[in-house]
Amino acid sequence: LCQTKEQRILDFVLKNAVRGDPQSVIDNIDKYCSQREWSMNVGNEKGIILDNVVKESNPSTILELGTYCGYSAVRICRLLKPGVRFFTVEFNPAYAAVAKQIIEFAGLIDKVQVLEGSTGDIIPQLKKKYEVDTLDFVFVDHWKDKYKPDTQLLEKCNLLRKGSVVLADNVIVPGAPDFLEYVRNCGKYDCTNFPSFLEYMDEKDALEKAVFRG
Ligand SMILES: Cc1cc(C(=O)N2CCN(C)CC2)sc1-c1cc(O)c2nc[nH]c(=O)c2c1
Ligand SMILES: [Mg+2]
Repeated sequence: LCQTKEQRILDFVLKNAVRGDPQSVIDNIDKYCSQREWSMNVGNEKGIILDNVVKESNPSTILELGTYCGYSAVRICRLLKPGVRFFTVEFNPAYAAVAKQIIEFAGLIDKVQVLEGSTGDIIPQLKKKYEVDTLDFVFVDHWKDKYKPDTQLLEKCNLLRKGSVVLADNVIVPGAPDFLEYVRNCGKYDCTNFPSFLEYMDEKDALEKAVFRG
């Protein structure tokens, strides 16, 4: 009955991972996607870099653009202290449905709010509707053409403060050249590139960290 790849990933996690154990959820998604069906989770190589950037930022309010199956939501939230708030935006309702179940199985649903809709609509609602002051950490992993406009929207909505970390996946593959050019040259960010590999492949990819100067 699992008609979609995302449902098959969920099924594999429910069968093989340990309820309430985020690491086993991460390990089983990686196992399925490296052995059976490739899918666009950030993966373990880039995931370790993500872990390290999250640990050093020690964020309290986090926004993720692009939930997909919830792999990076589980990856990030497993590192967070109690009481932090994690918002993740997913445009595709089928992906959001799978992600909620995977996040719940990992035991992290109390920290996470999965917001269904487009980032262009949801970002302007974060202050008033979701009582966000500013964001400590933003993981950008939705659609390459939205990276730059959504970063500019975060600025416009005053959601970034001095030291806010914007970490973007896939700046090589599929690539976000206009985003890279913007954050590296607009004068508002201190940027660092982290070379790595495309999830489950030998192809080169990278993460870009852009720290808002305020
Ligand atoms: C869909 C896709 C295909 C890729 C590729 O080069 N491939 C060659 C090799 N074959 C096997 C796999 C596919 S890379 C990629 C991708 C990867 C992410 O991490 C993404 N993150 C967020 N949003 C995206 O749209 C997103 C797309
Ligand atoms: Mg990605």
